[in-house]
Amino acid sequence: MDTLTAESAWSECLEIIQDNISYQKYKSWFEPINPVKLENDTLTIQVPSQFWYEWLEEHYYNMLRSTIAKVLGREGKLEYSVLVEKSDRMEDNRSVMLPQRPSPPNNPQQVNTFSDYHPGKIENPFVIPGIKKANIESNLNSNYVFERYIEGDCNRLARSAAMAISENPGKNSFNPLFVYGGTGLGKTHLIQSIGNKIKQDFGDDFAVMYVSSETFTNEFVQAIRNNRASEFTTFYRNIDVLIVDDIQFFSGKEKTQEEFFHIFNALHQDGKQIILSSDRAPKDIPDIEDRLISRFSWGLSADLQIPEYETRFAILERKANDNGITLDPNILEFIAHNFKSNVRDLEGAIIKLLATASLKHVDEIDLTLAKNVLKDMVKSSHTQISIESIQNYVCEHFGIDTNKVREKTRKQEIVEARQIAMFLSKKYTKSSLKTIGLQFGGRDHSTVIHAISTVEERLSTSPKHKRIISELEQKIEVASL
Ligand SMILES: Nc1ncnc2c1ncn2[C@@H]1O[C@H](COP(=O)(O)OP(=O)(O)OP(=O)(O)O)[C@@H](O)[C@H]1O
Repeated sequence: MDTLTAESAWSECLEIIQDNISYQKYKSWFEPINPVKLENDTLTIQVPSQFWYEWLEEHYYNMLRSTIAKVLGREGKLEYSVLVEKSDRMEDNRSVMLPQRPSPPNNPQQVNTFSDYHPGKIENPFVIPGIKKANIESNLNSNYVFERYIEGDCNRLARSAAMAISENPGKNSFNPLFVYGGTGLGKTHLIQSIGNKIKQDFGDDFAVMYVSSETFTNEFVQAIRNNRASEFTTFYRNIDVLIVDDIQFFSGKEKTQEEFFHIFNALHQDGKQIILSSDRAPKDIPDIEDRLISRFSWGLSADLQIPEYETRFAILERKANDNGITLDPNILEFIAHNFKSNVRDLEGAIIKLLATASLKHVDEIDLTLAKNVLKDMVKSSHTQISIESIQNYVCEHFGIDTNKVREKTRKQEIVEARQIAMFLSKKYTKSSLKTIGLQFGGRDHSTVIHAISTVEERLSTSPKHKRIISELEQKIEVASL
């Protein structure tokens, strides 16, 4: 033990850690860490940010504790040195110890300068004509809750940060949280979930307000017109958790940006929580002042990606269950394969299917009905299956490496798979015989013709072949309809 240095101890820890988590996670969360010192059985490591430290605590606490025990013995401790980027761009070293759980980060204490402030009673004087707002309204949709927000690789970071915020509003290092991503990917749902959870867990302790940037702008314009700009500012400065959706609409609106800049500063300084969303990353929003862009990046910017197949499947299953229906996995698979670009389309597909079934008094929804009902929607998001995908399906079925069908080998099982893949490529793609031949290792079109006629012949003579091909056709149809 005496011969250990900070570097060698940490490198031993890394070896253990590598064996326990995926390579990707190891690379993302552990490789960037630097060992700093080893003194009195305490290893100090430097992590790049407060967020980093919180992430390690949240996800790897137990693993780190047992790793340290293995490398440094039972008395071993891990101490973090956190390089915090603060709003004033100063660096701050902060230490936290394992195994005891640390106290929450020492962010600015929440200071409420309005001692007689009662969120529930404050009136919002900035009402767009036609919209009635008696008390301060959170404007939250009660359906947008974490319980209904399916987690996947596409949203894991943003969702974790959102959860952390709702547990400790204003006293975390994700201030502001900036969530961005394409349309229908769940930004509004996620940021409203934070508001709903805070209201559920903390009641009136926090004045939560959700507002779209468009509404904010309209209210502001109205306030200026009515000489009530300072009331407008006061109102927004009283919010404890301010959620502003679609912030990209501030683009080009200089006065609104200026007003928002001052509100942002005041809230941030008072330790109030700010949550923003946009269809793109802060730096990519055009016509927004640099000082605002830089503030948007003070906390955490997290993007939402297009959900992967498994998440799409889980979302569909959940949406069907929410409607009291359990759909056959074939149907979920069909929809998940055909609606890939965003969650709103997925949801639209399932709503249309359920609505049609209910109107037609259908007792059991089957795949044929689903294909029929959704065929127009599918057409617009129709994906042409590629020869490569067909090769993948066929090789997967035969349990062989995909490259094999593109190689020269004459092994019987590979020849058979290659011929079937050629046959299916002709049937399901618009590619010419020449193109198909080229994609199978540069064969000429007569080889493709021979493959197709061989498969056709076997189809009429061998039930086993017929079954294999029909299984493959089903897979391809589900993927390409
Ligand atoms: N991970 C998810 N789990 C469950 N439902 C989701 C998920 N992501 C999105 N949704 C649902 O998809 C629909 C669209 O989501 P939302 O309105 O939040 O998207 P958005 O990113 O704000 O879109 P836009 O930019 O167009 O406003 C909502 O009904 C939401 O509930």
